[in-house]
Amino acid sequence: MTRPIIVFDLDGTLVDTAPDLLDSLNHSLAASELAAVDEAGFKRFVGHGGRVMIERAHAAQRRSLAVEEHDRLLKLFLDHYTDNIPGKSRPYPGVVDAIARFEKAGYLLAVCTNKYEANSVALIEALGLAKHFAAIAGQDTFVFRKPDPRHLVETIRLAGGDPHRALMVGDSQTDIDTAKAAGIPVVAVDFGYTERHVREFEPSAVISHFDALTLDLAERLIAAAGG
Ligand SMILES: O=C(O)COP(=O)(O)O
Ligand SMILES: [Mg+2]
Repeated sequence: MTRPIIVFDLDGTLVDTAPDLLDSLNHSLAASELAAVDEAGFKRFVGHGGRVMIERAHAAQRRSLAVEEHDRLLKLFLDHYTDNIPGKSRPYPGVVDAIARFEKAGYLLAVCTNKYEANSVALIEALGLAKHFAAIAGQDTFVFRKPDPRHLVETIRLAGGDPHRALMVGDSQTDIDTAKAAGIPVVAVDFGYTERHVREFEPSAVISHFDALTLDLAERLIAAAGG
């Protein structure tokens, strides 16, 4: 039988990237003379990658954004972010132990994120975690991205897994919607980047620490989904 797989979201789930994303966002917005975004704004704008984050920051300040300017600001954002990896970003408490636990139990592990693939790989490598993941798929790895369920399903295939024996772990409505649309159970962490509490999006389970992502929970959720 194919090994079961756990697919993790990256920003706000595996790694607390908020300080660095916010720094890079504000670095790019300053070039457009926009007011800096604070943490509350960040939670509203994050989730669909840098381009959308810049667009939402402009909309919130009622500023129009021409395509060329959008491209210019995205490049500033990405260059700043790339140059600073890993910056202050660190895995959340319990992540390293959870990875070890599931690896030991024979699970495949993968990452499905709306960050760009290059930045995702660079960050995960800089944190010394790359060897654990059979696949790292970003928003530009395929021609579709979360909440399109194919992003998740194709990440699982890329990792050599089976979508029928899979579990997603994420921090946002986007992750929960993606997993549900793919028919895959989803555990939501409640410490990530979301304006509304993840419970409202009705994930299969909610955890407040990675220690609560037990083998027993993963097995139960995968079995309940028919895997
Ligand atoms: O960077 C973003 O906007 C979202 O990234 P995530 O999908 O890893 O949460
Ligand atoms: Mg996230």
